[in-house]
Amino acid sequence: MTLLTVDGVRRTFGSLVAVDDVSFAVEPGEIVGLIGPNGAGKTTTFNCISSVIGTDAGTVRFDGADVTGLPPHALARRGLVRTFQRTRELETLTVEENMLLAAPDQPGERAWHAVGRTDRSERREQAARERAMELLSVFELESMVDEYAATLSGGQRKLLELARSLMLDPAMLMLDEPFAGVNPSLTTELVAHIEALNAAGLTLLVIEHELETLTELVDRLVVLADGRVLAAGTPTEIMNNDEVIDAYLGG
Ligand SMILES: Nc1ncnc2c1ncn2[C@@H]1O[C@H](COP(=O)(O)OP(=O)(O)OP(=O)(O)O)[C@@H](O)[C@H]1O
Repeated sequence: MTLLTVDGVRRTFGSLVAVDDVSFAVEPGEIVGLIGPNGAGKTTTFNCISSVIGTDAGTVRFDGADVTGLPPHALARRGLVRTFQRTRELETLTVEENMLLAAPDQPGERAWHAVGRTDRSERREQAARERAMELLSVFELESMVDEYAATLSGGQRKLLELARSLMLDPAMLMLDEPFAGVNPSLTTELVAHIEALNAAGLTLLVIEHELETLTELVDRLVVLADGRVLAAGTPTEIMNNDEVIDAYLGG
């Protein structure tokens, strides 16, 4: 069964049609890239799928259910999680605190949470801490666990964002420009992490301008231009598509 189906999604801002009747699908286990020129509607499409903004028309189905308009936490509970172009880690929190904030049913630190606290919620918190440390060690951030997120490099923040999104145990991750501002060696590292996650069963939809890296990574590309789907296909098909070359890749 198709995992994600975007069907006829449209979003306007005043008279500007940012996303115009966009339809595409992602099958389980795929890595699909969403590409196109600046302003093509990639981020708006992500925002519509993840209900960061509303849609004017169209539907989004995930894992067999209509999830159009479901808020991000409800989508996350169903297994659909996204990251943002600018990382959103809280700089005044430590790396571990950032990870625990993402944990489902995070019990929180305020005093009143102690009221009526059960063994069960303590066990859940302990499990979240253990999972956070496991993920931080996968991403080689465990030595930074007590550092403030503000002290991380741009690349390390991208790794933290990825690690944090995995705290939600997604079936599908939507990554918005995961390689932007990341140096080449960390990009190679990120690609290897993404490939390993995919091999372990994670489905991915990735917005990225860094096409050389993206085309190596993805099974298929969906190309947006002026808010519409211009083409979809394998990287080889897309790189040889005359319309795509004219609109995006240049002569
Ligand atoms: N909140 C908003 N208000 C008004 N216009 C917006 C808003 N968000 C996006 N737009 C416009 O919608 C169009 C699509 O923008 P969007 O950010 O989705 O493109 P993009 O393909 O992600 O571009 P980029 O590659 O530069 O991130 C652009 O013309 C943009 O200016």
